[in-house]
Amino acid sequence: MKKGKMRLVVKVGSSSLAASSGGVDRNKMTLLVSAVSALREAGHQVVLVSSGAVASGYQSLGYQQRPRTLAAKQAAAAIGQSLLMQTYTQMFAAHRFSVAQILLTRGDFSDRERYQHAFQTLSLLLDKNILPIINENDTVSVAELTFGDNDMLGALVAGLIHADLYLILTDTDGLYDQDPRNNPAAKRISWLQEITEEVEALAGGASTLGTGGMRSKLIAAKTAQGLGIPSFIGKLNQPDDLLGVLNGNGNGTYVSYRPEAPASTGLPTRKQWIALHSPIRGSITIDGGAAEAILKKRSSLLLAGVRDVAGSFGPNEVIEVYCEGSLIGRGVSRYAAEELQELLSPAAQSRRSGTVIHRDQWSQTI
Ligand SMILES: Nc1ncnc2c1ncn2[C@@H]1O[C@H](COP(=O)(O)OP(=O)(O)O)[C@@H](O)[C@H]1O
Ligand SMILES: N[C@@H](CCC(=O)OP(=O)(O)O)C(=O)O
Repeated sequence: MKKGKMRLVVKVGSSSLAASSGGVDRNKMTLLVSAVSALREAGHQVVLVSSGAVASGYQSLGYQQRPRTLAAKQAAAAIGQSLLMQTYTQMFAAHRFSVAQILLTRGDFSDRERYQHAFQTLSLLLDKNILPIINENDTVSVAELTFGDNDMLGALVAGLIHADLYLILTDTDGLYDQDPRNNPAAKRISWLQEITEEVEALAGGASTLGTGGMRSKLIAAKTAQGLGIPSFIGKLNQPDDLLGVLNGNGNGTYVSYRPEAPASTGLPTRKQWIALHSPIRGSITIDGGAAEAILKKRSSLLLAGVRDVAGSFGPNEVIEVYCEGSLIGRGVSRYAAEELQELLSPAAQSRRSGTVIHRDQWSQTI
């Protein structure tokens, strides 16, 4: 990519795509497509994470409002997703851009191989100047295995492709100190260095079309920050608004974004997978000295600091690491649970040396 050109993930919520009575809203989509095209025309790489499948599809199933049952939502998404893609394909073609559809499930992230394939596909599409449009594969996702909402899916995609900025577009121009839908006196917070529990407590629920509300956007922005990526939460009004966002003039809330600062490369993909996606097979508890060594001095975890082992895991599987009852991170264990148990026994005191988790295979809690 050329100097000064950014890699961006733009997530757009149902409320910014669908009509309030359901179905695709062509005016809203025209604005979004023009704004994304302006970014592309300025030389930036963009991945679009688009919600709106359920909201665009439920009307065709005969529902008056967003359905509640899983089966109805999945059927609505099957209809709405193709309507959305049809509209995107047509509208982006007017700007001479081709699009590609990628539907993901949580399982695609937790399976290391599928995760790598998703990365390769996205990279190739971006190299070829195609605009990837991602949504959750709603028709096959079951409640326990979803991303929660697309705000989180967008954050994980931003991590995967090492984006420079994650833009979350919604129907509200950022985070307010109270839900602005119910409180006309609410004041906007334009900049956040950190998303603390107090900040999270300011956010309320979703609009009638959306799912997670402002809270899920904050949680997603916090995850993105943990992956080394700043965020912006705001509303689109004009086609050149997104270019303004990159310059720091966006109408919304920024999370740790500094336009003048060089883009960080973010957390390495391997560490992201360990921290957020890997299946967990067991856990160990370590003492305070070991916790300090791995968290502050960035050392590897040595056998001498391990106090307890739980679960049944093999060598090279990911385990959780606790200290004084708190989860401090996850890492790939060089030993199986049984071997560790044996090494912790009093009879093995003399053999208690060696590395349990190498620092390159360790990720602290995000
Ligand atoms: N403190 C707050 N600041 C801003 N918006 C808030 C706040 N609390 C709740 N909201 C609500 O969050 C909604 C946006 O979330 P959601 O409906 O999930 O949007 P989307 O469909 O774009 O993902 C807004 O309509 C707004 O009313
Ligand atoms: N995958 C779902 C989106 C769920 C979701 O997170 O919606 P939103 O809160 O509008 O971003 C759909 O396309 O309808």
